[in-house]
Amino acid sequence: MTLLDVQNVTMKFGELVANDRVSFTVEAGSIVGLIGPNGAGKTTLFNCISGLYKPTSGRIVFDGEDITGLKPYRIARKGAVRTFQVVRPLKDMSVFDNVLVGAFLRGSEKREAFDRAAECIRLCSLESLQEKPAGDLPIGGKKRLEMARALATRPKLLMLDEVMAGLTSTEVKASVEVIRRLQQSGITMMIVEHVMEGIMPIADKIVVLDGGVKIAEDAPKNIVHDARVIEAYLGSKYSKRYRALRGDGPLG
Ligand SMILES: Nc1ncnc2c1ncn2[C@@H]1O[C@H](COP(=O)(O)OP(=O)(O)OP(=O)(O)O)[C@@H](O)[C@H]1O
Repeated sequence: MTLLDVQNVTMKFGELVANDRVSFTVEAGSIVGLIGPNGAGKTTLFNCISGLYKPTSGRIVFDGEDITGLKPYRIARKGAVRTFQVVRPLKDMSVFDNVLVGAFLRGSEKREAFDRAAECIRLCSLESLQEKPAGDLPIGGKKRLEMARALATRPKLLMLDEVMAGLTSTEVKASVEVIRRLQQSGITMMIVEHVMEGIMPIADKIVVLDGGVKIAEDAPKNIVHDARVIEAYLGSKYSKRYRALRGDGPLG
């Protein structure tokens, strides 16, 4: 079943075309990676889907409903929720309370919200950090907290914006683990990411943007062989390394 259907979305800022007739679908239960060079239009597309921007033209259908141009809070209530590149937790509040805020946003009863927060803390491997003030977390913990807060609102589609940027390779592995766990719990995800070692092993499909245009849409094992994607973004070094390491399988 298709959960998200992006149809010919164009987003212009004056003369600049940040997204140029972009179309793709996200199947329920899958993980779709959105990659491409800086300025390719990935965040703009997330902003269009989550309602921060109203696309200049095109349609976005989520869970069978046209959500094009709806306000972000209405889209979030329908179950499409995003995280931000710049993490902004409530710094003086504990990690647990930060997640609890997310759970209450969904209008849960007190008991239900506490249970939900505890479940999200567990899913995001934050148990040992839950009493700490959010501002004291290392960057990897902050990124997982951002995921837990979004998760607490019970999304159907979770859009993760660069949750692996700036992490050590151990932290990347921890995030990959968390994302796999979320998928097993039934959450569909769209992930904007520059860390290929993080996204390639877990994505069912990769969509590649370059200069606002979708230049490829395929399984990771095919994307790494795509000459256009190698030229625009991956580089031959990564592609060769990938093939040397795993042949046709994903890295990781
Ligand atoms: N609010 C805005 N007003 C004007 N131009 C914008 C705005 N937001 C984005 N842009 C422009 O749109 C283009 C796409 O930017 P966007 O941030 O979507 O790219 P990106 O693929 O997410 O890049 P990165 O990987 O660096 O985060 C860029 O040229 C950017 O300068």
